[in-house]
Amino acid sequence: MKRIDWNALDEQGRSEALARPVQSRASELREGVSRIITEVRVRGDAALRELSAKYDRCALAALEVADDEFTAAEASLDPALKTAIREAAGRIETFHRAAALQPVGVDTAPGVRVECVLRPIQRVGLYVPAGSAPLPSTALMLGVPARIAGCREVVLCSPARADGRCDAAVLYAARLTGVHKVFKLGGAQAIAAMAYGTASVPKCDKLFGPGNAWVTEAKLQVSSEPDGAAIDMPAGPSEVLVIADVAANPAFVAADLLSQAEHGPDSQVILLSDSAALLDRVEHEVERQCAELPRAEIARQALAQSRLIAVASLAQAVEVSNRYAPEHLILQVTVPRRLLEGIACAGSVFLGAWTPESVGDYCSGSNHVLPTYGHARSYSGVSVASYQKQITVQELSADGLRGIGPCAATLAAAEQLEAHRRAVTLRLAELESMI
Ligand SMILES: NC(=O)c1ccc[n+]([C@@H]2O[C@H](COP(=O)([O-])OP(=O)(O)OC[C@H]3O[C@@H](n4cnc5c(N)ncnc54)[C@H](O)[C@@H]3O)[C@@H](O)[C@H]2O)c1
Ligand SMILES: N[C@H](CO)Cc1c[nH]c[nH+]1
Ligand SMILES: [Zn+2]
Repeated sequence: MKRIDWNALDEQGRSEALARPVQSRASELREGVSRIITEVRVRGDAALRELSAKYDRCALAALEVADDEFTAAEASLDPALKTAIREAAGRIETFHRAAALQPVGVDTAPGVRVECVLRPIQRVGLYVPAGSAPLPSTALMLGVPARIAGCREVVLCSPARADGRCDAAVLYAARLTGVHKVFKLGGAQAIAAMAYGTASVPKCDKLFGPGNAWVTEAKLQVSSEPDGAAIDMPAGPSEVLVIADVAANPAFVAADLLSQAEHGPDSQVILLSDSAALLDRVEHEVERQCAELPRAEIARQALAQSRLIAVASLAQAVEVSNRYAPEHLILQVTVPRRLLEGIACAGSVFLGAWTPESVGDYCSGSNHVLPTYGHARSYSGVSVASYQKQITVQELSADGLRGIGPCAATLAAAEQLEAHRRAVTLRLAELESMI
């Protein structure tokens, strides 16, 4: 990890210190994804089979997972894993139900009722990554809020292995959350299939879920086409920023950094501390712990684009963190809640020594599908609201219109929209004549 002194940097140096790993093949990636999307739009299922053979090295007969495959998947799983999946699903459900929006109704003036009602998005498409590691936890994070929202049809895509099967735990988690159809599809082709529909895959209104650069680029492309699909957010390579003070446990901090570094070579992890001694200890611990990891090679590549940054104070650490807008922010400081108030931009925050980021990934109950790459400045993580539309409703009595009609008429006149004005004044005149 590169060691940096924040206060020795000029403005450009600071921007470089917080730069995400450059998507250096950006134009190549854009064009490659665009070609895949066109292939799927034009040739549908045939293209999906060819692309799966090319990128996932699997020969698919049926694209959809059949009932007996779900049954076999469930039977093959360790009972302890099934229990953990159900336990996690229960807590995710508890939190997401509690955090769900409620319908609202208010009288904004006598006789003027304004409401907000919630309606589920009808057909949604979920993407569960499985390239480098299958993520059944992501199936829970996406499937549970979709079920709470009441979406009519929930479709899920996850890449198949070379034997043409999806990961058994992903299938178990998908079925547990009530997903209606699962397809053995990955990458940009899965996103294209759900956005535009094929003979096998239903066209979805909105797509959800994280993924690698191809998946994220495909989501961005289909969301910019009028006949494509809406998306939850750009959720790309995982990242974490830790703020730690001198009292933090260096082994805990190192483990948290490595937990996100092991996701992929394009992950990025950052430590900010006002203590040079803590930075030294964590640097040493990261080396020591990394060597023991099965995914050490992947983590090392992520660490090569990661940073240990010395700051003057914890207040400055908060400023730097807000500027970076991390997907995950861990506050391993003596009184973490004291810093929380200053946090303006982060996907999810983890307070104190006993809150590893991994619990948010799996089972505290919060959602792990979160904005990356600085998008936490303007996006939030997935929630029940992500699967809903908020529709406003208004109803006026005659007295209500008498009361607020003149206001509307004045504004319409100022905007020189005569038909708008008359829609009000006509009624006001009618009310006058009825007296
Ligand atoms: N931000 C979040 O909330 C969040 C949550 C979980 C995971 N993640 C991230 O999701 C990502 C998962 O990535 P992954 O690769 O393991 O799985 P993935 O399922 O996203 O990608 C695998 C697919 O990529 C496609 N692909 C691979 N190489 C390709 C190529 N050269 N050209 C075209 N397509 C190609 C293949 O079709 C394959 O099916 C990781 O970066 C992880 O950090 C993010
Ligand atoms: N940390 C990932 C989100 O960036 C989510 C995840 C799933 N499994 C393990 N981790
Ligand atoms: Zn993770």
